[in-house]
Amino acid sequence: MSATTTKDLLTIEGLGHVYEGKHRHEAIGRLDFTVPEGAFVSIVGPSGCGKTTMLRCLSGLMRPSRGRVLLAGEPVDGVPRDLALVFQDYSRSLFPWRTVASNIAFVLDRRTVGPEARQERIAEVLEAVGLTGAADKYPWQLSGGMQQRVAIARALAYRPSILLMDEPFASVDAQTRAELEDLMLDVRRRFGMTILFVTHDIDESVYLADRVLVLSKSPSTVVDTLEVDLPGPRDQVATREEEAFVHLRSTIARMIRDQSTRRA
Ligand SMILES: Nc1ncnc2c1ncn2[C@@H]1O[C@H](COP(=O)(O)OP(=O)(O)OP(=O)(O)O)[C@@H](O)[C@H]1O
Repeated sequence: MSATTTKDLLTIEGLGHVYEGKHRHEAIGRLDFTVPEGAFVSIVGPSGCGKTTMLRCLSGLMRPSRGRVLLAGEPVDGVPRDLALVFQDYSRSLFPWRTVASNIAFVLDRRTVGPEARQERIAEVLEAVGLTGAADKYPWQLSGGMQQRVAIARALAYRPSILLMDEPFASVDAQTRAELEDLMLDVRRRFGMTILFVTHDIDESVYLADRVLVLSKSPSTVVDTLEVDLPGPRDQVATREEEAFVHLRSTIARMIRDQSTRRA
């Protein structure tokens, strides 16, 4: 990622959000940051600091109380066509009565993707997530990790320019999580999209990203933006032993601890 040659795909300007009502709560104070095209940016912060609220605003699912979000220079007002979301809860994001192929086909626009192209696209994304052969299975016949692979395949199928992921691997076991992390690195290399990845796991945030954004406690602001300069390709064992990795991980952990213990 180079600041001189890469243009920003996402621009967040003065974003703030207050949940109104009986239990009025200012979730986001003020966020200003940009995401370069093709970057992998992780977002971490103390529990309840407004990460999901921020993703809802960035994806156009929710209108922020203040500020604006620009995707490729256009204000986000409603969910943009070339934006995909992957959530933690894969079991609720897939239709249990549809096969894997049908879950993926569902998001493809029939006007622009004809039947033949649809089959090719489904085969391509299933191969990309290591699920060739699972097209006719139902989600409930698959493990949790495999279901999350289907959710990722579905997101890839309509070729988004940006993928927003909200703690996508929080509900799977450690080994599956490591496999899914490596899958994301692979998918990113192959499809070249921009990825914004919210996680509670500091190691994961560093392992995957070019850049880690650390948020303060709620109402959140950006505490710091750390560039991740690690030799590639990343490796689950060797990368985590790198001095730069260990240093970044403790710097971020300290920042989050300081935020969590900070008085309101
Ligand atoms: N619909 C809502 N109405 C009122 N308050 C809300 C609503 N949704 C979230 N909040 C509050 O806003 C704050 C931020 O919530 P959000 O889920 O965005 O944080 P988060 O950083 O994603 O949380 P976590 O670390 O638990 O994943 C929390 O205090 C939460 O209770």
